[in-house]
Amino acid sequence: MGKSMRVLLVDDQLDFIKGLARLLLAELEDLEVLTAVGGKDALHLLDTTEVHILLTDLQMPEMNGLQLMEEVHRRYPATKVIILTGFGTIEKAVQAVRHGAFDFLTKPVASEQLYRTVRKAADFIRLELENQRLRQIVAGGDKPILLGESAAIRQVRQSIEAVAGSDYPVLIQGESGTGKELAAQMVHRYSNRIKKPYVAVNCPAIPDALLESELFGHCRGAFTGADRDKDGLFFTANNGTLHLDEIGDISATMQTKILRFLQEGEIRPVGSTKTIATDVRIVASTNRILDTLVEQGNFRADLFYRLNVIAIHMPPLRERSEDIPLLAHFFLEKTLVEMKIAEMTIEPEVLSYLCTKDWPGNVRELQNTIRRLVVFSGHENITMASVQRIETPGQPMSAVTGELGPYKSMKNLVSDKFSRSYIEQLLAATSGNVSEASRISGLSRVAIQKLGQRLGIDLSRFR
Ligand SMILES: Nc1ncnc2c1ncn2[C@@H]1O[C@H](COP(=O)(O)OP(=O)(O)OP(=O)(O)O)[C@@H](O)[C@H]1O
Repeated sequence: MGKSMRVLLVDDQLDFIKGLARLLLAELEDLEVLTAVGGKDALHLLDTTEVHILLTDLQMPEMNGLQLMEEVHRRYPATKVIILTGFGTIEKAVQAVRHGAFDFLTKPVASEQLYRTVRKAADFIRLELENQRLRQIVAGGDKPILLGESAAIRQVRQSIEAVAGSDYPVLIQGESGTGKELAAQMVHRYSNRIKKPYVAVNCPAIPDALLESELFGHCRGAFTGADRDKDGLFFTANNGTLHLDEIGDISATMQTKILRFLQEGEIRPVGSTKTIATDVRIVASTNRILDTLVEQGNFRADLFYRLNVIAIHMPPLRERSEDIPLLAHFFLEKTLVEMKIAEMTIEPEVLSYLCTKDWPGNVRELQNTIRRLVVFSGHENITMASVQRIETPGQPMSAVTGELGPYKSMKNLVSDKFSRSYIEQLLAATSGNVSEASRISGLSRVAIQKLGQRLGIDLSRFR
């Protein structure tokens, strides 16, 4: 059952609760079972011991099950109460559920029913605890954390912690949306450079002609329009970390200049004759397979070897689907904060369904899906009906659900569908050549990159 749960059984007949305790212990691992004879005894025990689930008989002398439940809810609101009731008093048990009991069981208790109900309560508590933890993370601000409990993501976290202390370059490879940017931020955060700048550059987003001056700075008069000296990002990141994102897409000239920095630790602003020593830790990342680019002659082998001193591979989401429920809850909490919605949950079937999907756009695509699900669920819980709402292609929402969502959300949904299909066709037609795609579409290279990113389209898939 995962995390250990403590259950307290309360009845006025000691033999009966002893029997129940034996049943529970025989079937459910990770369960600690305590017993109390009557309500007063139970409250006394609760004073000193945290109990997750309380199973109480309804009819007891002195303090009945309902009174006990009320008192427990008042003092320990997180404890789930299950009511045990004889056949003649089901009405009362139903009433108890209306007043906040988690569930009820009828006597004589069928063992399967008992296991199912206790398991359900334990799962529910775990979910609540998990949500609480995620809320704290979300409220904790912008600290980058690569969430996930799969062996693959744990390995990534361990590698990051192990390499963060050194000054060697780090190369992070992985498909689009797998968390490379987040991993780069973590490398910085765990390093001794934490108090110094972290600067990230999306290399292909800056036109080739400007990238050199952007990174290394320039002197006044270095080119038309350079009317004053300008520091580059290497300078800004001095003593800190410079994250070169999409390094696989930089030109041969820029590859040479970055190699020179890695070899000599110096930069030379455009138009200057002097070099400047800088202490910058490079974290490079790419969604392209760099050794293939090297084999094809499109990436300098010597730069690749320099960068590849420490390599981190970000696993695609489809290879660690066990992380999906946790990530889904995390993004749900984040979206609720963004949209100022108090409470909303995802039904277990939806989580199971999300685990079966391929996620070509990886974690970013999952995040976008959760956002859409929240929008299209109104303020209701996310169910399979919500999934159908966002997944039925080409149909107006009203035809799918008989309901209308907010105009803006509906319009965005249709517009996203169009953009996705357009960008995918464009990239397929140009074999992922962003410059060519930019020429045909009239969109800037940056706009194409950004659209792809937002819609969870992995541009490298088309190359
Ligand atoms: N393990 C994770 N835990 C929490 N959030 C994650 C995780 N992985 C990714 N994310 C989130 O998913 C989104 C995409 O991640 P990120 O930008 O780091 O991916 P990327 O690999 O750099 O993508 P690209 O190659 O397209 O730039 C971000 O909002 C990021 O915070």
